[in-house]
Amino acid sequence: MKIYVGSLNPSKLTAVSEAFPEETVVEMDVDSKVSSQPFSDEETLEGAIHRARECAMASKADLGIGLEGGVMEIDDDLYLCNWGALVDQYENIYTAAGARIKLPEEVHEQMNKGLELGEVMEKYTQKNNVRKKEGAIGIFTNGQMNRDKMFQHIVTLLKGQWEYDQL
Ligand SMILES: O=P(O)(O)OP(=O)(O)OP(=O)(O)OC[C@H]1O[C@@H](n2cnc3c(O)ncnc32)[C@H](O)[C@@H]1O
Ligand SMILES: [Mg+2]
Repeated sequence: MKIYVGSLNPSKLTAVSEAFPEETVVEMDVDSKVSSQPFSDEETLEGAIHRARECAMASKADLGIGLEGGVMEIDDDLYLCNWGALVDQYENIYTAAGARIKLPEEVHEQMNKGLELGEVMEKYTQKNNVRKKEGAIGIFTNGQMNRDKMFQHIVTLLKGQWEYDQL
């Protein structure tokens, strides 16, 4: 069995490889069919499912995984949100969400102007490719967490739910 992942982002691929150390992980450039910056739980989840479905369709004998990063508002605050989906050979869909942290008001303001989180983080930190490395979660937790580990947690939740149904 192979695991197809709907992204070329190294932090997502590392996360899947670490959660499925015994399997071959294959990257696939797929369309999330949502905006490049999802702005709600619903839209972020939908992006993850679209990615996973497209991967699963490409190879009928294998599993497809989609991981999507987004933000969502609660009252006046903006939170980081992340969703994952796994689609199996029988088109069963498993879903799981990751950690949430509140983003600084300055980030919220920039994003309300239409910037993507990835762009805001580069401006904010003066670092390149934050989204492919530690991510916003890494920056705002002082490196106690990072994007790989956060996605790995989501993938482990997906894998476990799928395994449970195989028993
Ligand atoms: O190549 P893909 O798989 O699309 O990877 P991505 O980094 O663009 O990630 P997402 O599409 O899942 O995330 C949607 C947007 O949110 C940004 N984003 C999400 N989480 C982030 C994080 O932790 N740090 C920096 N940017 C993040 C990302 O740059 C995108 O603009
Ligand atoms: Mg993207």
